[in-house]
Amino acid sequence: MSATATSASLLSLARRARERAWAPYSRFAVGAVVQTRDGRLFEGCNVENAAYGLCNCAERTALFAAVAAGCRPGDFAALAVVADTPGPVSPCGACRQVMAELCDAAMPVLLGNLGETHEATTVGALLPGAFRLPARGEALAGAG
Ligand SMILES: O=c1ccn([C@H]2C[C@H](O)[C@@H](CO)O2)c(=O)[nH]1
Ligand SMILES: [Zn+2]
Repeated sequence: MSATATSASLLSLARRARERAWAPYSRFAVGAVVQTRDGRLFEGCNVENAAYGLCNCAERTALFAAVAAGCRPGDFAALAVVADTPGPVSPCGACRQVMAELCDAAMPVLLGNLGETHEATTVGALLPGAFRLPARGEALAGAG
């Protein structure tokens, strides 16, 4: 399958996942799909709550579903996200940090909307200088 066909199908799966969003507070529905290197697909939508701080974005729903199914860093190949935005949707900082932990910096991220518009970027471009814990020995030395 060509790269273009893969991108188009990931964006269309993300649009389908978006229809399952639970977003009664913001009324802003988002859909995502993450593809693993071995070809599995995990879809996600945003899930809101009356306690607003508990709202979970579509991107994290998809990535957490994959982790819950046993996926680990190194297993992910691509992520697509869509929302009803004029241009490509822009993932929030929390999702960028989660992507940075679970996905390779070079992993493609497709950002789309409900139309033809989309942009291809990477996890590393979305969050340069992502926070990471120091190696265990360094953390212990720093704690003195
Ligand atoms: O990239 C994004 C941006 C926002 N949201 C969700 C969070 C919240 O439910 C709603 C409004 O911010 O959209 C996502 O799922 N992904
Ligand atoms: Zn987010």
